[in-house]
Amino acid sequence: MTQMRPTPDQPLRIGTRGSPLALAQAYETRARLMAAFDLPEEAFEIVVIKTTGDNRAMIDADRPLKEIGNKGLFTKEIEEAMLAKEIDIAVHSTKDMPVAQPEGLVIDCFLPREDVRDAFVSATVGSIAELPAGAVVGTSSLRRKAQLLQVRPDLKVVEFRGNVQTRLKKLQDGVADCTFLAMAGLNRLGMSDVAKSAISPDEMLPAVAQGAICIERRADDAMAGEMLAAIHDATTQVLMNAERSFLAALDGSCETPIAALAQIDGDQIRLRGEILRPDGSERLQDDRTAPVAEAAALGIAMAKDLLEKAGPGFFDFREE
Ligand SMILES: NCc1[nH]cc(CCC(=O)O)c1CC(=O)O
Repeated sequence: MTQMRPTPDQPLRIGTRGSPLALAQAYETRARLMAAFDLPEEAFEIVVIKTTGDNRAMIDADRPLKEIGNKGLFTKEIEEAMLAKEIDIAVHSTKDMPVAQPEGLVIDCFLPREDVRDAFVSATVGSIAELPAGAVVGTSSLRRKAQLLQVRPDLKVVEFRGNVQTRLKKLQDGVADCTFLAMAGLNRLGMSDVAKSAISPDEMLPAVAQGAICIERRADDAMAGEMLAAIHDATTQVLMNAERSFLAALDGSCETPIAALAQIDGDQIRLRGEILRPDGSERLQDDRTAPVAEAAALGIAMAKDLLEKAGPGFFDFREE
């Protein structure tokens, strides 16, 4: 079998968004591929693609993303470029990805998962418990908002969008008393010291797929498929099977507060999941274990039971 590999003349083109975190994730992917195939950096080309999400974010920085669109907003242009063969692979935060891919594209490569926890970030206090009554929290995550209001209905939540750097600047400017970021993103940016504390999943269950990088490719691109197989992490795949099937069965978009975390223990997989009313007034939780081979079925069964408990209208916004 002839092993086709990229060369400086015909590099493997890696598509990514242009934020510092997206670039860090693209560089990590490139480094893993270089190491796995003993290739020079020049055998890869990083192609930065501007997405609808990025453009709208600039035009309309204060409008909640949930009003503009949902998952897919940051990936459409990247996927179009891949189908047009302008790029070969695309590096994504799995957390931001729809569960199903467009015709002709597949996600069958996950990198080893980073820290799954949320970070508490504040200039003035050290943890959620220390926040004074009525403190202002900056977040645009419906999940984090609902989880916080569930335990601290006194808190005031303000919209906090943009990349990690933008949000930290807002915090510095005193727009909010604290914010929350994924530990994984801070670690990948070499900025973990920004976190005042990492929040236990018992206190704040992370988003589905938090901390996991996935790599998308054309389904018929054998060379990309072969190369990505060499850096794929099968354990992370199993975790994603459980969490993402849970999300899919809940029909989760960015518009619904959903959290889930799978963990493997020997040949068993434990899945914790929760759904919340957007105003945090109600939270439904589940926690169960199954054989690793049944990861996807576990997620689907949990979603079904939680939806049944929730009844219709659970995710609807209430007048405040
Ligand atoms: N929605 C934005 C987003 N998508 C992925 C990450 C962090 C990295 C990850 O969770 O893998 C972030 C920022 C954040 O939540 O702080």
